[in-house]
Amino acid sequence: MSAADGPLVVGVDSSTQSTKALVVDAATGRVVASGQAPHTVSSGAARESDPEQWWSALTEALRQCGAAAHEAAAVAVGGQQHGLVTLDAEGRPVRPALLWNDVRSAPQCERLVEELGGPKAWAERIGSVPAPAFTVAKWAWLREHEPDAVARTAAIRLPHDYLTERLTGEGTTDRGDASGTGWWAAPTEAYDDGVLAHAGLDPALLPRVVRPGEVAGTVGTLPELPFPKGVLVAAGTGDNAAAALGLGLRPGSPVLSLGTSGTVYAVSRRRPADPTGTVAGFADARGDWLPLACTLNCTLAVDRVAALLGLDREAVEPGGGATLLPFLDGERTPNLPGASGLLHGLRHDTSGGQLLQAAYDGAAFALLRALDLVLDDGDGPGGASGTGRPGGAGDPADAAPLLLIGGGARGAAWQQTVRRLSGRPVQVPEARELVALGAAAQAAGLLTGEDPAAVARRWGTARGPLLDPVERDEQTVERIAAVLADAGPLLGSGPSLGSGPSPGSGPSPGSGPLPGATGRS
Ligand SMILES: Nc1ncnc2c1ncn2[C@@H]1O[C@H](COP(=O)(O)OP(=O)(O)O)[C@@H](O)[C@H]1O
Ligand SMILES: O=C(CO)[C@@H](O)[C@H](O)COP(=O)(O)O
Repeated sequence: MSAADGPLVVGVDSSTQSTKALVVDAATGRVVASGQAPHTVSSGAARESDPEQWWSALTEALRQCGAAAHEAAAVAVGGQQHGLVTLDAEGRPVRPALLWNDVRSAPQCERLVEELGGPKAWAERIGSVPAPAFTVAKWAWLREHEPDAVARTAAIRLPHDYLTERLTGEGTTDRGDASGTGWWAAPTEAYDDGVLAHAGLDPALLPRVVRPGEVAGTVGTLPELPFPKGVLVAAGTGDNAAAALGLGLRPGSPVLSLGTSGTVYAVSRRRPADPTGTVAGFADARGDWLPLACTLNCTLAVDRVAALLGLDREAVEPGGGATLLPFLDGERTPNLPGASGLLHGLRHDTSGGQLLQAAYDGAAFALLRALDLVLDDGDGPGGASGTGRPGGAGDPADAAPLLLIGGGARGAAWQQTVRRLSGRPVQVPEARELVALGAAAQAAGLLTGEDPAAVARRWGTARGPLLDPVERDEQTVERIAAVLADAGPLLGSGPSLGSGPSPGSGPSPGSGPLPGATGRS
C-alpha cells in the first residue's frame, strides 16, 4: 500500500520527447511514484510521431509507477499542443501525427490567414493568428499532399485527446487544447463552422469539448494498464495549460518553460487577440485565458550547438561579441518557418564557450521579448505597469518573479541566461514535472470538487528557490535585436517551403518587419 493521506491520482505529460506519469497523493501533492518513456520524432523536414508509440510510452511509464498506479482513483492527460492525429473508422491512426514543430505547413498556413480575412480577422475570430504549428494548417497540408489519408480519416484528435480516448473510448477534448487548433472560436467558445467549412473539415470528425471540472469518461477494460475499470478520467488539456494548472498560476505571474519548445505565458482574465501573431490567445483549462508565445528552438537547439562544439551544455563562457540565432528547425517567434541557424560576429579570439553562451542567448531572446506582450495581455502585478519591458517604464528587478520550468530549468546556464537577459527575479520550482502535476491536480479536482489550480496551490507546487535579479544585459539584448533586424533576407522562407505572401495580401505574421526592427517582440 502507498500509505498516502488521501486518494491517489495519476497525472500524465505526453510531450514531444517523452511521456511522464506521476502517481500523486491528492491530499498532500506528494509524488508517490513516477515513470517516463521516450518518443521517437522523425528528423529531416518532417516532425512526426506515431500515436501508438505515445500509448506504449504511457503504458511503460505507468508500469514503472508500480503498485501505486493500481490504487489510482482518477487520471488526466496533458499533451503537446496542436498535433494532428488522424484516425480511421476503427480508431487506428491513419498515419503518424503531424507535430506542432513541423513547419512544412507554412505555405498552407499563410494562405489560410489571407483567405479568411488576414491576421486581424483571425485574431478576433479564434484568438490567435494561426502559425504553421496550428492544427488547421496541418490539416490543410494533409489535404494538399495526402488526399488518400484525408479520405480515410474518420476522426481528428489532438495528442491529449488521443490518449484520453484510448482510456475512455470517448472522443473528447477541452477548451485549452481546442484553442490551439485554429477551428475553435474564442469569443463563442465553440467550433467555428466557417473555418471548418473553409478547411473542408466535417465537424462530426471532431471531439466533444468537455467543460472544466466535467468528467470526460471512465477507464474501460484495458489489461495493459494498471487501472481498474471505472477509474475517473478528467478532461486533460494541452501541456502549457496543464503546467499553468500545475503551478496554481494566478494572473500577472509569468512562466518561462524551457523544453523542446520555449514558451512564455501568463494567465489572463481578458481574452487575448494579438493581430501581430506573436502572442497566441489560448484558453486555459479553467475558464480564463493563456496568452502565450512559443519558439521552436529551445533546449534541443542549444544542446545541438554544445554537441557540435564538443562541449558540455554547462561549459559556457562570458564575453565575446558573437550572435547566434539558433533557428535550426525554422522559427515560430519570430515567424520565420524557413529560417536556419545564423552566426554573426565570429572572431579569432571567440571561444567555444562564448559561442555556446551565444546559443543560449539567442534561444532566450525572443521569449523574453515576448514576455512583455504576454503580460500586456494579462492583468496583475507583473503586467505592463511593473514590467521588465526592454526600454519601457518600470524596473524589471521589481517585477513579479519569472517562474522557470521545463527540462532546461534545471540547468545553471539556462538559469543564468534568463536572469541576465530578463533582469527579473527568477523562481525555479522544486517540483520537476509541472505538466504532469497539473494533470494530477485536474484529476484530484474531479474527486474533491476543487478548482485544480487551488489544488496545486494547496500542494505548494510552485515552491522553490528565488534567484535575485541581476542587472539586465542590455548590450547583448540590443546586439541580438540588431542582428535579427539586419538578417531579414537571410532568414526568409527557404526553398523547400516556397511560397511568399499572396499577391495583394496585407501584412501577415511572416511578412511583417522583424521583431528586432520594431522592438515589439
Ligand atoms: N539539467 C539540465 N540542464 C539543461 N537542460 C536540461 C537538463 N535536463 C534536461 N534538459 C533539457 O530538457 C529537455 C527536455 O525537457 P522537457 O521539458 O522534458 O521537454 P518536452 O516537454 O518538450 O518533451 C531536453 O531537451 C534537455 O536538453
Ligand atoms: O506548440 C506549443 C505551444 O503552442 C508547444 O509548447 C507544444 O505544446 C510542445 O510542447 P513541449 O513538448 O515542448 O513541452
